[in-house]
Amino acid sequence: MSAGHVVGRLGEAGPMSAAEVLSAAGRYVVYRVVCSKEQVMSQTLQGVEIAGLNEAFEGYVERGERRVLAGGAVPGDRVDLRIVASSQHHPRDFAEVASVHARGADYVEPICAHAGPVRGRCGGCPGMHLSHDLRTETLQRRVAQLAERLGCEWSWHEAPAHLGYRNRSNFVVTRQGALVVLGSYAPRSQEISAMAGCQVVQPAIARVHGELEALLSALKVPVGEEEEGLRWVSLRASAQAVVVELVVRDALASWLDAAVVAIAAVEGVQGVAITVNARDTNAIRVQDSQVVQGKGRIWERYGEVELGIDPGAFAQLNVAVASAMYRQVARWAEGAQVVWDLYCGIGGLGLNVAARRPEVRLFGAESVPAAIASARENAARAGIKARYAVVDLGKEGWREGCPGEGPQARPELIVVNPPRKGLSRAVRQVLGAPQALGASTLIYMSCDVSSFGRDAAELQERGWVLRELQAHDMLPQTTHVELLGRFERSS
Ligand SMILES: C[S@@+](CC[C@H](N)C(=O)[O-])C[C@H]1O[C@@H](n2cnc3c(N)ncnc32)[C@H](O)[C@@H]1O
Repeated sequence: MSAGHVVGRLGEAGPMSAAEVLSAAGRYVVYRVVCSKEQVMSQTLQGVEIAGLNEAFEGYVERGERRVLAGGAVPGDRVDLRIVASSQHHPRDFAEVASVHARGADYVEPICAHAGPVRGRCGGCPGMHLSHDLRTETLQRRVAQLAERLGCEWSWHEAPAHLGYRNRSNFVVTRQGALVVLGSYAPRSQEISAMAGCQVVQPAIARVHGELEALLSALKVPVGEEEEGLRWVSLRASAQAVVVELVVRDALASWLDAAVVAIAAVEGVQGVAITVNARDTNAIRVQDSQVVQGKGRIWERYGEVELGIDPGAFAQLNVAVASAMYRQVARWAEGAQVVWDLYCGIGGLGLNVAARRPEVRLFGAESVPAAIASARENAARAGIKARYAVVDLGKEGWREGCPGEGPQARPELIVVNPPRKGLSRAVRQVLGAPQALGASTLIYMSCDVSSFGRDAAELQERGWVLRELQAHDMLPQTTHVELLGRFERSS
């Protein structure tokens, strides 16, 4: 990043004026900053005590009207802070920890050598330097504020394991000397951090990751922007096996055939898929993947149902926590017979509601055709009668496309699990008329506290009451919270 610019999270830090926004990528925005690099670099705060921790796990001190944020600092730390950027429209400065005099009681030395910002540059575990209590209290504070605004009770649900839980990881491919490295972008930067020995992925992924780095280095595989470069590697594990997906610039790359054969021979690898992406884009996949060796489908039990997951498909990353949430939804759903599963993906949520309940009529809608094909197969394998359709839930009139269901259909229960941005306006419009719809219960699973808050507030204004809110620690070591809300029709 060049001097005079700062990267912030959308809506949380930095100037809000659109004129100040230079570019945006995903949840991050690059802003123009007030001071020159020389001016801000000259400001060092010596021997300050960190007063608190924000939602992004940045420590902060108040300095008059301004708040100075520093990644890697923990409340109670005595540190020197070097200010590296300032926001023009918000009273915020951004600092690096220049030196540490003493650590606060909630500092924990990260067990991973790559964990940023304290030991390394990897951004995957921004809470690894925090005590478990401080990390979860910080997340819970956010949920408590949300629940207070929405006027409902809430509960916190721990993950059974804080390490080794993640069943999928995407690695950006780079070179360090002669070695091929499968790493991750450092936060707010194009720099790539190594990830060898990652502690949050399932052990099988960590092992295959190490083997692939050695293998790809020995084969002298071109990487990243190089001609015929390997851009990304995605690893997905089940309890039994790992599937490797290679994101390549060129499907006819001269190195590819030999590499695929060698990768397929790595212990524990059950299949290799490739997908081509030669575009200059942040998206990893721009087209479907093709299995070129072995089997691409992973089987994993989520709750009561075995799900087949193909390369590139969406599946919950923490099987234990997702299973607990699906089982909870099934308990809340008892008694409902006509069930809609919107944004159903490969079907896990709705199929858990219908499992062992032959009286349930399940209808699922989702925009990705391959996911719908998997959902159908998953239902058939579980012996569940379900009807699925490819439907764009972002479009007006989406109900017309729902299977076996016209505008007169009357679901008793609707379960939704939308992407991060929350329910589309078209879905909110339909759900916002519960009397006409006929549904008496709505269960909303969400990976984003902000969009859930927006949607829940709107639903509460339009005939629903949020009766229970659960927050699950789906991705320990991170800022992520997974929510489950149970709404009832108000009259
Ligand atoms: C968070 S995932 C949930 C998947 C599934 N319910 C589960 O529990 O694993 C969100 C799903 O919404 C789908 N989706 C995103 N935008 C959509 C749209 N406009 N219409 C229909 N489905 C959409 C995605 O393809 C993805 O499968």
